Amino acid sequence: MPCKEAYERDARLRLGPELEIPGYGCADHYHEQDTEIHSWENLRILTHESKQWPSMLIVTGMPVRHRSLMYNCAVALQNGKLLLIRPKKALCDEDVYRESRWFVRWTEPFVHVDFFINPDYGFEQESVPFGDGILESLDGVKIGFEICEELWTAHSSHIELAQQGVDIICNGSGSHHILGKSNYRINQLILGGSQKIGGVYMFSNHRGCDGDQVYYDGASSIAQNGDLYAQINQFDIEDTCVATALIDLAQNFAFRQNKGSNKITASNTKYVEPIRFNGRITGNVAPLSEKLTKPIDQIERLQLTPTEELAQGPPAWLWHYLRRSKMAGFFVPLSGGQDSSAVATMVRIMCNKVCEAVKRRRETDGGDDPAYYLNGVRVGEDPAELCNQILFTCYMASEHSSTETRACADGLAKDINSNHSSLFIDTAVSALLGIFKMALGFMPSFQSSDRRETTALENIQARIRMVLAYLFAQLSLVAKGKPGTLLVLGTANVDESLVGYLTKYDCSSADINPIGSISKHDLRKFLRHAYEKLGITSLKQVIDSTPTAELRPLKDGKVAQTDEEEIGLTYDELSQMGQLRKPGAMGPYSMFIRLLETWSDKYTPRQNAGKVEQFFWRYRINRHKAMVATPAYHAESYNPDDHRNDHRPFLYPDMAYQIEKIHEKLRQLETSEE
Ligand SMILES: Nc1ncnc2c1ncn2[C@@H]1O[C@H](COP(=O)(O)OP(=O)(O)OC[C@H]2O[C@@H]([n+]3cccc(C(=O)O)c3)[C@H](O)[C@@H]2O)[C@@H](O)[C@H]1O
Ligand SMILES: Nc1ncnc2c1ncn2[C@@H]1O[C@H](COP(=O)(O)OP(=O)(O)OP(=O)(O)O)[C@@H](O)[C@H]1O
Ligand SMILES: NC(=O)CC[C@H](N)C(=O)O
Repeated sequence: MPCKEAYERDARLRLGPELEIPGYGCADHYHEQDTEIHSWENLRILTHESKQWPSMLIVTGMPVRHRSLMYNCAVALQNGKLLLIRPKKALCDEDVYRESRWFVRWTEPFVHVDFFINPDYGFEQESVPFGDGILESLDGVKIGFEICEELWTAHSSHIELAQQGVDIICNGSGSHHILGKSNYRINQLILGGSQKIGGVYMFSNHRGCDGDQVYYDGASSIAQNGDLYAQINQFDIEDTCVATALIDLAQNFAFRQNKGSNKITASNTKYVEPIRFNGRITGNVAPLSEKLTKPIDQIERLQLTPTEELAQGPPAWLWHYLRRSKMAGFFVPLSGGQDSSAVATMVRIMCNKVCEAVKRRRETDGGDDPAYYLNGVRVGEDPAELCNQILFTCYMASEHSSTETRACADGLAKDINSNHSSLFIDTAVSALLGIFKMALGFMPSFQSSDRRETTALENIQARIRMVLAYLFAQLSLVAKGKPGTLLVLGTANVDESLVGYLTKYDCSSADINPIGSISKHDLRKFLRHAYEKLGITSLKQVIDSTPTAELRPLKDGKVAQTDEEEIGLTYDELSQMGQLRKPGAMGPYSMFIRLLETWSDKYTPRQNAGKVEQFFWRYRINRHKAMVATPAYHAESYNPDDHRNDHRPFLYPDMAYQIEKIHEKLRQLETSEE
């Protein structure tokens, strides 16, 4: 908690993120009293320490129990004293959020009560105001609170706060990364909101991987009257970062004075008596020589496109996860296809990011950060060297592999400087089939017309690769006489997980997966970005290749199997249908109706019906695979991951009723056409 750094920069108000003390991602640990007790213990330490920074108001966050109900609270304190505990008024339950599972919301606007602090925690005061309230300093600066989701709801707290003349609104957040979300958060919500109401808006967000599948993408900011004064980079790797701005509060009044309509509404609202505290926010804060912070004119500069976010978010998550797991690196089964190539490329970008951060820090303030270390060793500044140290890739050829994919894998491994090897899996496949034949006296064949035989022959190759991947992850470093083991990275993209176009427990089963919620469509954009902007030239042939599983015999030396042909849908179609299913919330019938319009220039109604049936048939029979999907970086609400995000049954006997409804509609359409 970098309070000291904020104080040394002359901050008079220091804001931290939502549930800062225990960490936002404690999840069901919020059911445990230990989380609450340890939060109070740490709050007491902070309150005691705050005497070293007497002029600074500190706002942090933790769970607090009142009337036997647990609240998610902001806590304001200064110079050894708690000033207010402000519970959250709107809980977030969308997407992967489950706040109402642990907390209740505070329902009484601008009402607060006396909260008696358990004396065992050792605070110097007996009680503290608990509830919705506004703080006011000796110099008349009003400070209000809006906790994360309260900013996102239609009836945001900042509206009433502004009507009460609040000068500074503090928003401590736990807001995770979804492609494009940060853009909306800063431009529409923070800047848009402050443009409407005037005043200073402080937004502090967590950053990094908090131990689950989401990545909190920081971007903490300070805004005033619709202008941005400070913003922390979205995907920097350091654990913490402090941003400060010296702001002229008189501009709040100037701005609001010109908003006639707001003044009339505000004058009609009942006055709320603030909670006064013995401290100042303005005054001789800074030496007179210090200049006011200037607004950042080109906000776009700090805003990334979704593709740029893809090139930053998963690599940052991978680094955070790696160093927190205390593993020594990653193993990627590299087929030379677009998915595993994207994953290997992300690891290399991660190395670039880490080495750049280490270098930048040396060249600027020479400071240090836990993020510059892996297992106690400080990382160097050469990304190629780091990549060679921590990334192991392997091309696992079978008799059905083509020279093209091998060339892609070799080329990429060379470009990114991974520790690359190649092997043949055919002897292992034959050995297993031999054991099977000995037991049952029968050998499956690719020539058979029984699909079970050909599928089994495909699956065995895919699963052997998974077994080998784990063997390599365990022993690659032993073979080199180095310590540690590797994490196996999964490479299944969201589209194939959605329709189960993968072998269960093959290389789709891994330790973690950086691309599991990303569509092939977006991955291709990412690969193009990495090729064009980062100069990984070998990606050109990967981008130009046709996705194929290469599990069936080659025909005249050429691949006889392509993903899109086998699935019966293109990856772009899959991506569109996936979006309609979720977040579009469409079942088969609604999707059919929608596609009649969307794809009217491309397919007849009958063809559209066929596409929808195909999609839901594959989804239905393979949904069980989503139950065991490798934990993946959650970057899209379209993600079918059943663990946290997409709660559905995994056994669907059929969808006969829905399909019949589609046919009924089709008959109507075709009859009316005739
Ligand atoms: N309702 C249900 N609930 C729980 N489990 C269920 C289940 N139905 C089947 N299962 C289980 O799932 C198994 C079937 O799943 P699975 O073993 O995956 O086999 P399956 O889905 O039959 O075959 C995998 C398919 O993915 C294709 N593919 C495409 C691209 C790449 C790769 C690749 O591997 O690289 C594969 C491959 O061509 C094949 O069509 C059954 O043997 C059964 O054990
Ligand atoms: N020849 C191979 N060598 C190494 N790994 C392989 C090979 N074939 C498949 N794999 C691994 O199995 C995963 C799933 O294989 P699949 O054929 O389904 O490819 P995919 O999901 O389309 O991915 P990719 O685009 O990387 O080929 C691959 O992403 C890769 O990690
Ligand atoms: N922690 C929260 O309240 C999250 C709120 C918001 N919906 C977000 O995604 O950022």
